[in-house]
Amino acid sequence: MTEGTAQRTGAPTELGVAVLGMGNVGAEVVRIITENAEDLRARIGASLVLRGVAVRDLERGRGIDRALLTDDPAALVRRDDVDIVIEVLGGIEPPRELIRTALQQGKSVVTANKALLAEYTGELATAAAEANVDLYFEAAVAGAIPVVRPLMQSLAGDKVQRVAGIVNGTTNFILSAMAETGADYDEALAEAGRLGYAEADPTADVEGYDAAAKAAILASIAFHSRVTAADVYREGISSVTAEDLASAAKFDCTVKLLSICERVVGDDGRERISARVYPALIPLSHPLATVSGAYNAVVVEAVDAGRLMFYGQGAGGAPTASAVMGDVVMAARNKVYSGRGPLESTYASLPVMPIAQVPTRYYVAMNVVDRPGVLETIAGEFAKHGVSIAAVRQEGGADATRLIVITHRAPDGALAETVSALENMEAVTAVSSVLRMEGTHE
Ligand SMILES: NC(=O)c1ccc[n+]([C@@H]2O[C@H](COP(=O)([O-])OP(=O)(O)OC[C@H]3O[C@@H](n4cnc5c(N)ncnc54)[C@H](O)[C@@H]3O)[C@@H](O)[C@H]2O)c1
Ligand SMILES: N[C@@H](CCO)C(=O)O
Ligand code: NA
Repeated sequence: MTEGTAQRTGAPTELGVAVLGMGNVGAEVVRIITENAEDLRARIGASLVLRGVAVRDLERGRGIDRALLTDDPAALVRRDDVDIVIEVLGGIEPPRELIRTALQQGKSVVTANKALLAEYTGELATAAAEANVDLYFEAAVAGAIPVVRPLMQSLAGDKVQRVAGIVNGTTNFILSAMAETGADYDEALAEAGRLGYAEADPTADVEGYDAAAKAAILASIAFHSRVTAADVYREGISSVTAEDLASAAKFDCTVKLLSICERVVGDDGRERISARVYPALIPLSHPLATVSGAYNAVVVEAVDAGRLMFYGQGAGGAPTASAVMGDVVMAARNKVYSGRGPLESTYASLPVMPIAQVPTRYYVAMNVVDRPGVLETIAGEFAKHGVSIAAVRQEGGADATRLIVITHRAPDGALAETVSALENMEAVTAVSSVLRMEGTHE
C-alpha cells in the first residue's frame, strides 16, 4: 500500500496535536512537527496541526507563534480540535491527571514519562482501552532506541527470557569516565553535570530510580505482567569507587549500572520475574562492556529469536523526540485508518521474586589482617553459607592486605548474609566494596 493513498472515506485530513511541555524534548518535538510537516503528512495520510503548546512561562521567547503557547495544559487537553496529546512535562502530577483526561476524551496519548508509567501504566492503559485510543511510550525507555515496540510487537510471537541493559545515560557516562580516566565518582559526576547529562539534582539517575522505572516498564512488556517501580530491586552507583574500577580491570571486567529483567524458576518450579538494578562487574568481552559515554544498549534474549541487541542514544532532546514522533505517526495513522495499537498485555501475571532468592554472583573487596590462616578462615565463612568461591586476589600492603573474592552463583540472600558475617570477623578490618557480577554463566 502506498502511504497516504488509501484514505478511508470520511477519514480526517488533519489531526490536531497538543504538546505539553517545551523543555529539552518538547522543543525538539515542536521542531520536528514543523520542519517535517510535508513528510509526516504523506506518511500519515493527514496533516498534523499544532493546536497548542503548554509552557510555564508565556513570556519566554521560544521561536514559535506566541498564540500557540498556553499555561493551561488542562484546557488545551480538553479542546475539541485536539486528537493527539504529547506529554513531555515529566513528573507524576499533573501529567497523570492530564493523560487520563485526554484518554477519557478519546484522544490518543504519546508520553516519554517513565516515572509515571512505572507507577500508573495500569490505570492509564485501562483508560486508553475503554476509550479505544492509543497510549504509546517508546521514548520512556532508552530514548531513541526502539525497544518498547520490538518487545511489544516484533517479539509478540516469541517468549522473551531476559532483557538486560544499560538504560541510564548519566550513570553510564560517569562509570565510563571512571573506567577510562581513573577519575573518582565525584569528579566524573561533576563532568557529567558540566556536559549537561546529569541534572541539577542527579539523585534519580545516580541512585538508580530512573533505571528502575525503565526496568519496571521493560519487565511488564517482556513478561506480559504488571511490574511497578516498587517491585524492582535497586542500588545506585554513588558508592562505586575508582578502586573498584581498577580492580575490575584486573579481572578483565568493567562496572556498569545494569537493569536486568528475567524469568527465574522458583524452588516450587513456578516461573517468576526478577527485576533488578545495580552496578555490576561484567567481562570486557561482554557486548554491554563496550557501551560507553551516555549511550544505552539493551540485550534481549528470546527462545526463538535468540539474542538481540539494541544500541544508541538513550537520552537527549532530539533522540528522545525521534522516538516520540515515531509514536505520534503510529497514533495518527490509527486515527486516519481507524486502527489501534497494541493493548497492555498482563495475562501471564507472573509474581516477582524477592532479591534474596535470586541467584547472583558477588565481588567482595575487604581489608584483612596480614596473618597466617586468615585466608582459610575467610573461605570457611563463605562455605558456611553455602557460597562457593570462584576467584581470590590478594593485594599486599604494609600492615593491611586487600583481599578480593569473586563467588560462584548463589541466592542473593546467602551472599548478603556472608558479607554481614565477614563484616563481624576479627580478621576482616573492613569490607570496602560489594558489587555483583553479571554476564557470565558460572
Ligand atoms: N531529556 C531526556 O533525555 C529524556 C529522555 C527520555 C525521556 N525523557 C522524559 O521526557 C520528559 C521531559 O523531559 P525533558 O528533559 O524535556 O524535561 P525538561 O525539564 O527539559 O522539560 C519539561 C518542561 O515542562 C515544563 N513544565 C513542567 N510542568 C509544567 C506545567 N504544569 N505546565 C506547563 N509546563 C510545565 C517545564 O517548564 C519544562 O520546560 C520527562 O518525563 C523525562 O523523563 C527525557
Ligand atoms: N536521565 C536519563 C534521561 C533519559 O531517560 C538518563 O540519563 O538516561
Ligand atoms: Na526507546
